[in-house]
Amino acid sequence: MEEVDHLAHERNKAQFDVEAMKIVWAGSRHAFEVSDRMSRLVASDPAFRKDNRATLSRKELFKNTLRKAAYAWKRIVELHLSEEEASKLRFFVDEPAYTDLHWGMFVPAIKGQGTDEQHQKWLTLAYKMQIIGCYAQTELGHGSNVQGLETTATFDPKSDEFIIHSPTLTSSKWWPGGLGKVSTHAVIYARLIIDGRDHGVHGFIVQLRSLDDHLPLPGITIGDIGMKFGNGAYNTMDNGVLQFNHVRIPRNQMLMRVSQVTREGKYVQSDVPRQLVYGTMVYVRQTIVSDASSALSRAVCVAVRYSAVRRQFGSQDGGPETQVIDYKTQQSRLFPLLASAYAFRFVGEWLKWLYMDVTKRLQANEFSTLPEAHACTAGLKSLTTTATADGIEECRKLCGGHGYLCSSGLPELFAVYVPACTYEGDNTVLLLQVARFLMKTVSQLGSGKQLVGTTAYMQRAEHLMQCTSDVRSAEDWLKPSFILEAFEARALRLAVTCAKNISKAPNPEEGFSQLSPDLAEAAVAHCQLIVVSKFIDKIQGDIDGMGLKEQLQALCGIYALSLLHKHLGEFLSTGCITPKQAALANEKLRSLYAKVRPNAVALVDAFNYTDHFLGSILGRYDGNVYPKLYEEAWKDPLNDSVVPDGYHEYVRPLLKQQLRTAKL
Ligand SMILES: CCC/C=C/C(=O)SCCNC(=O)CCNC(=O)[C@H](O)C(C)(C)COP(=O)([O-])OP(=O)([O-])OC[C@H]1O[C@@H](n2cnc3c(N)ncnc32)[C@H](O)[C@@H]1OP(=O)([O-])[O-]
Ligand SMILES: Cc1cc2nc3c(=O)[nH]c(=O)nc-3n(C[C@H](O)[C@H](O)[C@H](O)COP(=O)(O)OP(=O)(O)OC[C@H]3O[C@@H](n4cnc5c(N)ncnc54)[C@H](O)[C@@H]3O)c2cc1C
Repeated sequence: MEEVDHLAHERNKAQFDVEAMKIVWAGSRHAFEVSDRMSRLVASDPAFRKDNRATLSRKELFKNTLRKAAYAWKRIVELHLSEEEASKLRFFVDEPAYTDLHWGMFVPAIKGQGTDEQHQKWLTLAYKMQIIGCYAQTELGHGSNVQGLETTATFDPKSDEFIIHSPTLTSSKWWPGGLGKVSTHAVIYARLIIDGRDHGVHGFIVQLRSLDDHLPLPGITIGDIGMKFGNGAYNTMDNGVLQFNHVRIPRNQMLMRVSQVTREGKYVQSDVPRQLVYGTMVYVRQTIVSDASSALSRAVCVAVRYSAVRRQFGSQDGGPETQVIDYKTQQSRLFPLLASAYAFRFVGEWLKWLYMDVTKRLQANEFSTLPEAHACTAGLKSLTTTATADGIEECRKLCGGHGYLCSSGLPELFAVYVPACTYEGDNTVLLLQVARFLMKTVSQLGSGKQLVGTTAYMQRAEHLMQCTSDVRSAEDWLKPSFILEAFEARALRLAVTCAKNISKAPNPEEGFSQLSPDLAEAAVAHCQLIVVSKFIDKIQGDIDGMGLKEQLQALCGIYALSLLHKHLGEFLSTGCITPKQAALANEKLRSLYAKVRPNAVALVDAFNYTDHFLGSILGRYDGNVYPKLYEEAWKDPLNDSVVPDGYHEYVRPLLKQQLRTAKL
């Protein structure tokens, strides 16, 4: 039977080259080709089916994940996939699994903090999956405060070993993914104790389970921490608990790139900064920013397509009702999210570059850009995950009642995504890290120190502290220089106000603590400026393809001006813009929504998501929503029988009783 494209009329309206936009979204033709090939490979293989996750019990769900992960590895080996291809394949399998932590944290922790010898031994095993590892930092009592971890690694000079121990209940490792049921090894973070002296938190490679029968090694207690938020969702992951009872490991299993312990028990600090112990978190936070654009774009793709299919009210002379995407309120909620998905994609690309740049410099023992890399990864991780989690939930509401069905794909996406606001650093804790960096930078203003990177704008403090915007027409708000000046002035003024208020406190720490809500807002303003400026940089670079620049300019305008509208209080109270200019920004925003409207479906098609990956009936490429929703409902296990299990025990007696009462 010929397939009908119910969204064809929308696709025909597009004013740009969708195929060219797919390349821009992917980052390069090569990245597009890899991604396209891997997504089709997964979508066409029934072994990667995922539509039944919400109805499986935890045990069935988990076993199914183990099967998929093993099968994915088999395919990776059979097809000789490169690291890039393998990682894309896992991405499209779209199921949190122990492999995420093995490849995403265990391997990077050894790479970043291990010596060449340690690489040789451990990475060789890990690359072949002859050992499976996780990243065990967080404890029951402490997650955010890494310095507060309690697990100890005491050096025993007699045996040349460390003794790993959990001295208290609160020192139990708690949360690490892959730990609960699968990992054979872990990178453990513990306090290094030598001769009674505490040298702070360091990383150690510890074997947890036997490679023969998978039983925990002597002295190790280990298990899963239990069901998490949402059916299916993140419950495919075995987040675990782990206690050590004086477990011995050889000295050479301490990760020794940053500091070493000699055979004699001497602690030696290399000339690399101690903060490199936190390096894996910097790496992962950077990847989380790109992941945010993937998760948000996925939700937006569903909401845009469905908003074009769904009709409510407005029928004229018995004609069709209005597509809900044509309601201005729908556009004002949906299009800023569409724009954010693109914005996060481009800032993610830039952050990847920044991370690679800092890594190269570190290898050459050049550490000056590390604080900025930390501030950018922490701040952008916080900003993009908060916006994405909120955005997925907004997309669910944008789909009305049907968005609440698991078959819309949105409830599961939200449940899987929302812990990103907590893991790899609670989002507020991370904003306060950015705020510390900003306060340091503000304190250097006027000292003659050249400010570079994302704080370079502060160099123009004299101008930015007193300028008022020159915007005179709605059209002016499309000029990058006006947008940038407004965002720079707002960010700087918020930061400087915080610094002034801190200086009035009895001491800086007390001031920082009192001002922390304002500091978090200043950090958000700085991070939003980074996203806006990287979007502008992207558009000003080489972009080929019919109509692409116009669409991206419109989206960039929507991203910036919708933020301006949302945070209007800050822009007005800091005096960066006037109420009249705010009204002009709103006028421009409305016209940008109208510009994006005919292109909306094509702009989400450019994400190139298969129906398998989207996992949403509402977001189907062909827009054939109603027959498929109807069909799907009948597949629910509750519909296996006409009369439900439990009727005879619990419903019939009630009805009979009512019959008796009625007779009376
Ligand atoms: C798929 C999901 C998997 C999930 C996995 C996980 O969740 S894994 C678990 C994830 N867990 C978390 O994410 C836990 C979150 N918590 C943390 O990361 C830390 O405890 C902290 C950063 C909050 C505080 O750190 P602290 O107590 O050391 O105190 P402090 O603030 O005074 O900083 C001292 C100095 O270090 C600097 N600096 C700090 N971090 C970095 C860095 N990464 N790089 C470079 N530098 C960094 C900082 O700027 C400061 O520099 P200054 O001013 O002296 O020049
Ligand atoms: C799904 C999931 C997977 C995870 N995977 C791993 C893993 O693989 N490995 C691993 O080691 N860990 C993992 N974690 C743990 C995770 O990294 C921590 O939960 C996270 O760092 C937050 O720490 P916390 O739980 O201690 O939060 P808390 O610090 O207890 O936060 C509670 C509240 O206190 C606030 N707060 C805390 N400190 C401050 C402060 N200084 N100023 C102001 N407010 C503050 C926070 O904002 C938050 O509102 C995972 C967590 C989850 C949810």
